Amino acid sequence: MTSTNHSSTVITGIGELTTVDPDHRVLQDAAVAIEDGRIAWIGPTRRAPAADVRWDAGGRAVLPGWVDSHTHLVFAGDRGAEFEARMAGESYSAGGIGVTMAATRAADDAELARLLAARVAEARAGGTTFLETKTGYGLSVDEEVRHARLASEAADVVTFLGAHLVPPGAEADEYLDQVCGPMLQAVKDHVQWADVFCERGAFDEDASRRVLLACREAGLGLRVHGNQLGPGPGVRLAVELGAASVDHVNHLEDADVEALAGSSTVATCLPACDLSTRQPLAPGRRLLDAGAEIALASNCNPGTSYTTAMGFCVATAVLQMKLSLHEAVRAATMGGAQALRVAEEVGSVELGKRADLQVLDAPAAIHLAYRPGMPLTHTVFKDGRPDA
Ligand SMILES: N=CN[C@@H](CCC(=O)O)C(=O)O
Ligand SMILES: [Zn+2]
Repeated sequence: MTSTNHSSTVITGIGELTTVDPDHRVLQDAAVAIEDGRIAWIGPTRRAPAADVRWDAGGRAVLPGWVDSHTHLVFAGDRGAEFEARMAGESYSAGGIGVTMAATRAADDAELARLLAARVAEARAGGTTFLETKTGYGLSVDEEVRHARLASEAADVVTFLGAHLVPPGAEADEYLDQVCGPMLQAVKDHVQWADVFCERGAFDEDASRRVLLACREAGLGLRVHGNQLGPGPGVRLAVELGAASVDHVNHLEDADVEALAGSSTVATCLPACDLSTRQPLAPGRRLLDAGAEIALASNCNPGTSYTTAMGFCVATAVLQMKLSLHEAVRAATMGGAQALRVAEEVGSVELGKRADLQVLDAPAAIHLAYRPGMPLTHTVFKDGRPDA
């Protein structure tokens, strides 16, 4: 009989447990009891309660599952040649989105669903237990609604990104009317969030504001792609409109950092994307020092960041963004949960929260950065059940 039939489990022999308790951030030789998919007890192994299933972690480290708050998983096709050209000196531009739009429109529902499921499974195998994904490669009413529907069957939360690019051949004002009108009405029941790519070559400040206000009016929460390729209005706009997050944040002026620090808008750093586009790494250290909340996410997409590896993002944040291991893990768990406004449910090992956990094949979480690139995920628990 497998543990999936049981309603209580206790994980014992945890070599190092990462919690959010400010006084006991890391517990040694710990145990976690789970009832009906939620964390019911945390303490030393020697006091572990009885349960239907006793699962021995064998001295391994346990931490919350990653909360990946920024991905673009609804796509077909491959842009390896574009990436190779970039590594040879070409610069990234928003225009590549049109290439993926064409490939994705050409894929039928079954193919897109298969690709999505494979990407979600890949993320899960790397320790991700809660995942956002976006539309944004459809860029017509019918395609955006199709992508939103497929995304909602695969991801935990979905973001409408009709304002990703004015599709090739379309007229900007007409497209904007469509995004804010029929497209929004058609997708809104499949999504919880709306986003806009506020950047030169995509949508300017006025267009971005218009999209965000229309989406807010339709009942969606807001997020923004901002300050990725150069300084710009994205961060300011996100803060002004009370967006839950502004993502990329590579090119920040002091006023942007101050605005974020005094707000509830989470600054989401995407280090895998920064490396793949040869942008300066987002200033995670500076943002934390200023008092801003940050998240780390994969930004998995075929153009700028073709990876779901949150462990790699955490390692990069430690090795190159100068975050401590604890800060990086927090950003990739609680930070993501705050960016998606689901921190009451997921993002930390806390009583009452969902038992979404990852067991590392390592005695301590620092191995994520100490052994970068190694496949350290041993077992992932989702809602208290271990993946097979
Ligand atoms: N920057 C905007 N959108 C994606 C990239 C999209 C693409 O190039 O396909 C991103 O987050 O990096
Ligand atoms: Zn993105």
